[in-house]
Amino acid sequence: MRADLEGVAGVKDRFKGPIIERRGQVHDGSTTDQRLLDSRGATDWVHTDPWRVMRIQAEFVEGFGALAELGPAIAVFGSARTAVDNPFYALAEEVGAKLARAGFAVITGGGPGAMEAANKGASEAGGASIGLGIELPFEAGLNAWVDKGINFRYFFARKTMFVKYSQGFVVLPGGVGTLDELFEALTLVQTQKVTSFPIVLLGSAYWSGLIDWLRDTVLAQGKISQDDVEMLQVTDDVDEAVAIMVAARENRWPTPAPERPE
Ligand SMILES: C/C(=C\CNc1ncnc2c1ncn2[C@@H]1O[C@H](COP(=O)(O)O)[C@@H](O)[C@H]1O)CO
Repeated sequence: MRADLEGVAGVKDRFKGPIIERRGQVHDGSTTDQRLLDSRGATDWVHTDPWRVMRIQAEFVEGFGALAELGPAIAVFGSARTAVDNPFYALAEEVGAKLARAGFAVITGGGPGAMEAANKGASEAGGASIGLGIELPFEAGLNAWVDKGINFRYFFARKTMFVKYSQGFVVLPGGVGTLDELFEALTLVQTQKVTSFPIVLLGSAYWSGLIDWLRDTVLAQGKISQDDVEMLQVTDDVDEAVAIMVAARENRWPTPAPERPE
């Protein structure tokens, strides 16, 4: 590639990518390509914010590309610490399987515990078992039952994927991570950023304290409305949880009526 060409009136046109320099503006005889390929030296720029912006964009591009054709999906959340012999492991497995049989892809955080159980249920039932993992300092990697996984660096990019590609959330007992996911969903429904988005809490004994506090303190002191409390549907019955998701799907995409009724 030529860095300079004879331009009009015998003046040298010097090209720097899309920039042309002439006369007193010419400072450097190299091309953009040369500067890219020849550049060496300090590497600290890879840790700067503009470069991070590129990586953040890349996470969105990768996520949207990987999940665009997923079809109807439900996110299942729950504790990373739920042990294999805990009854909630079996419940998460059952919910994964039944959601898959109802035609939903199952999306989890791709980690251990309740996430692994839901992925296992979905995968063994022949459904789409998706894991949206997160890079953590003590990361264990995606669980063995994730059939399609993406590992995110950034929580906020990962959270966008859960909401964009799920039609509802099933939430099993969990800690800070699960509560964060639950309250993010509640905020998005309350502010109508998402519509027709059921949130089911599985495990009434575990969740009753939270529901009572929301009703007796938060609602009683006017910080939320009755509608907000009613966004949360609590059950111990996996079939009921799945039925709520199926009903919301039918509400969202009713079976198309025949074009010309008989
Ligand atoms: C704690 C351990 C591993 C953590 N690994 C995780 N991998 C993927 N996603 C995770 C992980 N930990 C939390 N999450 C997300 O939060 C929810 C669970 O958090 P909780 O605090 O355990 O309730 C879960 O839904 C994930 O999306 C090693 O045991």
